[in-house]
Amino acid sequence: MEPLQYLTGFGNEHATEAISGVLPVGQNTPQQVAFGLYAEQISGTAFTAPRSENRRTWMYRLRPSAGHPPYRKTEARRLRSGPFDEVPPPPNRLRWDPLPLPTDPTTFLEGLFTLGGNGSAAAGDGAAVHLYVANTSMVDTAFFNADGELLIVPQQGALRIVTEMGVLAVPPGHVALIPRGVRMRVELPEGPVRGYICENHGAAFRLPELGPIGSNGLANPRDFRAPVASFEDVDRPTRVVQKFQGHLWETTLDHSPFDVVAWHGSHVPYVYDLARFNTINTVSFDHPDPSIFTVLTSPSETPGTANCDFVIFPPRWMVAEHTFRPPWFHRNVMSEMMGLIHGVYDAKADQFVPGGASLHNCMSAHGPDRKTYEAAVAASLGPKKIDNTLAFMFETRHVIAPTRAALESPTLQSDYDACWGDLRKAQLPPR
Ligand SMILES: O=C(O)Cc1cc(O)ccc1O
Ligand SMILES: [Fe+2]
Repeated sequence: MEPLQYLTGFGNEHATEAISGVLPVGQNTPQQVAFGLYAEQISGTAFTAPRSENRRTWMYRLRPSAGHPPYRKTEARRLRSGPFDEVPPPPNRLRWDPLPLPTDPTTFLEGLFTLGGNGSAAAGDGAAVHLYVANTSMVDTAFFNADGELLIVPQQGALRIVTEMGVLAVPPGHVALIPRGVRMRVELPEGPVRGYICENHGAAFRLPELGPIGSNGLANPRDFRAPVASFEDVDRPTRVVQKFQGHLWETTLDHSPFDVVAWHGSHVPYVYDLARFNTINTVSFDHPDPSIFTVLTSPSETPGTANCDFVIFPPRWMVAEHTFRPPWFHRNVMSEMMGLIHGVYDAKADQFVPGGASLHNCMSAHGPDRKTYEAAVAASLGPKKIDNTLAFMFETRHVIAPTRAALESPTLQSDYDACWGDLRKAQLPPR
């Protein structure tokens, strides 16, 4: 992919212009903007949200977004939205193999498949988990999500994401965060793609507090990159598709909506290389809660209880002494949807494969599979690098209800429970 320029720093008040001198100085809406460009604000938070929460961007564009014909409802294919009540959510542990790559021409937008979710866009709460598979770039088509922001996690194949604010290169191992309402066009410069998406209806993702960790560590703000302004001066019919209250709607413009010549603000897309994550873990004993690996969090009104956390399991040294090192057996009030970008996850020796997914909902018992357990209790505990792997988890406070299609998918594994079968009973001394 071509090297792109970026602005750095999560949550910064960025400013960028593709033609110098376009950004107004000292004000947002001068009587006349340079070259007759239109000033337009996009608000990602209420006007009156506290400064620390407030996200908005001023764009200076060839035409205002308001000039469009009515939207007509269009087909959502395999995309679903809250409320997720198609089927009663089963309490069972679920695991899926990867979706096959499409054989017919399929764009990112057409290749969305909703695994499940909670809450709803209408309530401004919860999150949905989608998979995507695609083999064709979107052409003369733009998409935006009025229902929430999108955290995109490529598993196979690079994405080139054209947005109103500029272009992001997003290969596997990186994630993209596309704010609510921002138009995007997803191109596939290197062939077919597959990945995961967390659609967040709650408070926008931000970096977690660091508490006693201090002022550095985990995902550092400077490693988040926003695009520089770049625009298309294209007068060609362009479909604009939006997700609004769970449905897809489309209209046609007579021009490209990627016509923002300059912008400044904080409601901006980011790309983040997960290899930049500064992983912190025990250097003494015991396996910490996985919250130590939180990259981004969408908080709820309840302190410490996330609407959704994005957590990764990156390469790292394991040095814990006299400790069962893999993830422990547990039951969790929070619900856990996991994916694997590459390699092997340290709790699952078999059948959790890159591009696959697992779901361990509220209070469902899970943990290392039998093979992992037996190897870990027998292992000699020198320093050991867990390498060549990258798994992640979307962890949310509400149950993730699978869609009917997810439960009926041929990719759903029928024998997942068996990985915890035959765990040997503990042997008590004779009494
Ligand atoms: O269930 C899982 O595999 C995710 C997970 C990982 C970990 O290291 C500790 C707890 C946990 O839920
Ligand atoms: Fe877990």
